[in-house]
Amino acid sequence: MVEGVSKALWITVATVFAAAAAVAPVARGQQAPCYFVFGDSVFDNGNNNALNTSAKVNYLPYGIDFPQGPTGRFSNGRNIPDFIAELAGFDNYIPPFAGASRTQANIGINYASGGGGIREETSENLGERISLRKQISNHQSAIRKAAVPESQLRRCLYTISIGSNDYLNNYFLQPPTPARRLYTPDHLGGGVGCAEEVNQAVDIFNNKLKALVADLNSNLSGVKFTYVDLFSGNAQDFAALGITVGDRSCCMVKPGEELCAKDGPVCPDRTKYIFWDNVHTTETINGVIASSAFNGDITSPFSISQFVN
Ligand SMILES: CCCC(=O)Oc1ccc([N+](=O)[O-])cc1
Repeated sequence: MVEGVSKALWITVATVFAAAAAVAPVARGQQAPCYFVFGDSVFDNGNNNALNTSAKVNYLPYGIDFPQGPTGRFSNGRNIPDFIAELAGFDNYIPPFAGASRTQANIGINYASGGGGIREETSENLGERISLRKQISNHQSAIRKAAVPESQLRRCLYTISIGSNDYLNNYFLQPPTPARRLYTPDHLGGGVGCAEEVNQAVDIFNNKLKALVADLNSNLSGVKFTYVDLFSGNAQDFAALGITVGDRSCCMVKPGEELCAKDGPVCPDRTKYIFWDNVHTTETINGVIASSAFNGDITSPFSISQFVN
């Protein structure tokens, strides 16, 4: 636990963390009094299910390895916040804001939304989504209605993973005509390999974000931030874990699309794959990322474990 501190952030294009310690009674084994999650589809666990959007995955094969089946998680199984909640000793996964009880704000709520961005207009092309601004406003109303004490909120863990859509579904968006969409795959890798042009642009953002995290840590008291680098894994490390396929998705994605085809085929051994669909990772990788963030292998300057007991 970092002395006198409470928060962490996580950013993936943009992934930042702000974190916590124990205040008042916390459940046995639970290392922070509460855990709040903000972000896009990488962290979404069902908030988009009731929205009018194409960024919705409450169908198979999503959730094929999750005990409850498809829940709205953009993976075959658990997502990164699920693993963080497990590692921090929470008895249950943090539920989505959509449908969460009022009292749940005392323990944690997940506000993330597939397609969500930092900019309001991001992912207009996908339909309804919950922007970061709206997620924060949902959080403010949830904690107000539940009257969660500020002394407790100061010691919670907060994770934010957002920014990818501001590139993918905004800055780099192709004119959304059907003909132009057909050429998108060649331009951006076609779901096979990496989209170098996007990665280079995102690098600029991430480097500035790292600097911002350092700046916030130096200039804000009572809160600590850490940067989680989702892209620091390398092929050799993954191969040592038996994760050997990094250049294609596990599920079948139709040409010009990014998500798995409904009821489409999947690779037989999901544990060998990095990518579940064309933009989201498998449960196996989500677990590796969460553990590496928890133990500090991919974070700077703090590990998540330093934010919790
Ligand atoms: C890593 C990107 C985060 C995110 O929300 O990605 C999405 C990209 C595309 C779709 N979609 O096509 O519906 C949804 C989410």
